[in-house]
Amino acid sequence: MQSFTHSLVKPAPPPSTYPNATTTSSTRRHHCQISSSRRHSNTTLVVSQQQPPADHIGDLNLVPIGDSLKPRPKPLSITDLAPAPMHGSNLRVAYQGVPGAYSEAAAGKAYPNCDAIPCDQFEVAFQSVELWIADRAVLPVENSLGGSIHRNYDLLLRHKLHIVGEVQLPVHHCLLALPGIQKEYLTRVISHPQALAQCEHTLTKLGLNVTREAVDDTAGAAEFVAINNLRDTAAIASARAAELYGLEILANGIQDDSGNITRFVMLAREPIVPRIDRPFKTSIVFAHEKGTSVLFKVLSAFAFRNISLTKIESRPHRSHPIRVVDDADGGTAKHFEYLFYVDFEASMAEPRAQNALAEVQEFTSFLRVLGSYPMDMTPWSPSRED
Ligand SMILES: O=C(O)C(=O)C[C@]1(C(=O)O)C=C[C@@H](O)C=C1
Repeated sequence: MQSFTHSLVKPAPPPSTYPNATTTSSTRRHHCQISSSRRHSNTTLVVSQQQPPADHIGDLNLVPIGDSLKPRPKPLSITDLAPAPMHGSNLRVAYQGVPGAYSEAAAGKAYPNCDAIPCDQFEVAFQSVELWIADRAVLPVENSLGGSIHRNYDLLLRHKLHIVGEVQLPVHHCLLALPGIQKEYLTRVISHPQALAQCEHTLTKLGLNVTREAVDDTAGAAEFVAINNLRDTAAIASARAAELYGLEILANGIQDDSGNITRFVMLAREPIVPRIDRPFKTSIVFAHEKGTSVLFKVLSAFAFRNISLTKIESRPHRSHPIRVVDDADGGTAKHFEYLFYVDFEASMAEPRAQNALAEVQEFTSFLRVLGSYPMDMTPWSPSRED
């Protein structure tokens, strides 16, 4: 996309925080100003956005969009991951995307007074917690329409962070364009691949003659349209992104299902102590070496103890992707090997969960508990805008 530079500025304004998430107003609840603070040295890493070079601006037929495009902090990238700052008073929560992304809203729901830190990749969000730049990372893992976000399952395994909570966020998509643009002018719609998938049928029903292109995050798509003054391109993103980047909402609630929900997990360096005084979920990942009957045995360890599974996901076992079985007469069978991710409804403080895992361990070649954490029990409200 466009190029940015970082600058160290001193002194810096304090980052603003999320208001309490219990506010029920239908207008935007989250007004998180993001910056990565280094309070111990009195300097703040402020990431400023420069104007894009003229050749990126297109036809230079600029639409006035006022203050909404004043310089904003840029997402952290790998090169920002220097030694950790001291703790501030607010929890620092890393998310992938730019302000206005649903992941930022999820950070605000999980930690109402947090300083949300935008990161340009999921990997950077993990690393920012590992390097003490952030205290938590918030990560989308599955959506009710688009399914699992596989990359994050792989990253959960590659990194040693612990799942300490989950939030389920209703995702209400809007079609955004520069002010004054009509749907008929559009030739392209850009967004995060999950958002494009979640709006697939509605986009067709709207009768738009557009190509669909994937970018890193929904709010980043809105920012890209605004910064580059793209008159032929719309973005799928939140109403908050429209507000932040000075875009107009051409269509509201364009997700294919009004109950569209994304589940996010919160990650920390240390696990939380599991409890039994409220509903808990536990996430595990395992591998086995002896074919599909083992999977049946593993799952029955939960069934016999009346433990419900809420999710099962398989991913390629990257270190042993293929198991070769030679049969002298019939040739060579090549079976794919998998890692299985399972979420179950029990706390690791419960003996039935401990016993189930002890049994699972007998059948598996690898087992890791990713976390045991409180379930998101917020009431179901599919029509709410976020
Ligand atoms: O792009 C964003 O706004 C995100 O927060 C990412 C993401 C995702 O990865 O699924 C989160 C929620 C929505 O399902 C669409 C996109």
